[in-house]
Amino acid sequence: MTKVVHVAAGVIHNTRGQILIAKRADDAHQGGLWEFPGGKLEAGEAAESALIRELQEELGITATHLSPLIQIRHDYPDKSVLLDVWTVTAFTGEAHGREGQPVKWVSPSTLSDYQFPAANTPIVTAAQLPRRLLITDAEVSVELCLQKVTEALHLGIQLVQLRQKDWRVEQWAAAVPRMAKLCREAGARLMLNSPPDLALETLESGLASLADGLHLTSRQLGAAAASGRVTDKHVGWLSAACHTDGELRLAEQVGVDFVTLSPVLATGTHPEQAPMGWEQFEALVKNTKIPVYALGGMNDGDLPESVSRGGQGIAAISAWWPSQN
Ligand SMILES: Nc1nc2c([nH]c(=O)n2[C@@H]2O[C@H](COP(=O)(O)OP(=O)(O)OP(=O)(O)O)[C@@H](O)[C@H]2O)c(=O)[nH]1
Ligand SMILES: [Mg+2]
Repeated sequence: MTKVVHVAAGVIHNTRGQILIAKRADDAHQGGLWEFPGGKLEAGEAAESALIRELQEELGITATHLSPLIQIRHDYPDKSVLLDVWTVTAFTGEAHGREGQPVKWVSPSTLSDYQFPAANTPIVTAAQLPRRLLITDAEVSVELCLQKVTEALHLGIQLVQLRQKDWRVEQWAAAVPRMAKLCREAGARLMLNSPPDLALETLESGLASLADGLHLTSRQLGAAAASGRVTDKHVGWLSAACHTDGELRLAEQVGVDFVTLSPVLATGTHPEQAPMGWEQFEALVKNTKIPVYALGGMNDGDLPESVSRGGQGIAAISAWWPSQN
């Protein structure tokens, strides 16, 4: 059996909203590429302690606030790694390349301009994604929906999935440009769930090109996988709704950037589905490389649980959808 090298790496944020990347030495494994600083665990060492030690050695900083972001198991031709990636939101000291390596603070949206090792693709996505994903409530008018999303953006929501199953074409066409503008101005991203002009064969939608990407229902995911189409970049991000390990495999096959996994807990919106619970959520997350939002019965209080189980965070409708009054 191949030995898997366990590596701890940090997506380090500064107070200006930037992320630190470092360049790997030319003669190192995956040399000359950019990386998230970190290194191999020593015998008996926990990932979090290893990361704190590596960041001290490589950058001269002491990480003081860390939370798990994503775990990626990747096989290079010459070696297998388990990348245990953490978000570092607070540290002391001034980060500098203590081993002579170039280091750079960059804005999250420009991360895709840098060349990283192949294993890093989902890490870059995870680094750009927030912890909370708002899904809009289906039964509202365009105006009410815009108003509620505005309120949610004020609450700090940074990712919105527009899911208006009952809207007509005209309503979609009227809402999307305005919603996209609202989100852009708040620094948030907008995903469209089943826009009326979606062409499943090509995974394209003119409306989605006004937004940041497209969200596939599990049925659409199945159809996209069956058509044998693998995205190599249609319109921004591609996300999908998954409920089983099989659907997570389909999402990987299609090249989906992130998923929701549901129902984790019991939820009033889908009372007929039995919740999988946190243990099953954790097991399914462990078996995929894609960032996963827990969905179903989620409230802000569930966020730490999702993160500790390996999730990207939580997705919800009602939690950040102030009730009508
Ligand atoms: N630190 C880090 N390593 C990564 C990333 N992506 C990735 O594939 N790796 C791989 O994970 C392994 C980590 O190695 P490392 O070179 O940082 O380990 P280290 O700091 O302990 O170095 P050393 O071997 O010089 O003591 C390498 O094989 C590297 O190619 C990443 O973003 N950050
Ligand atoms: Mg290192």
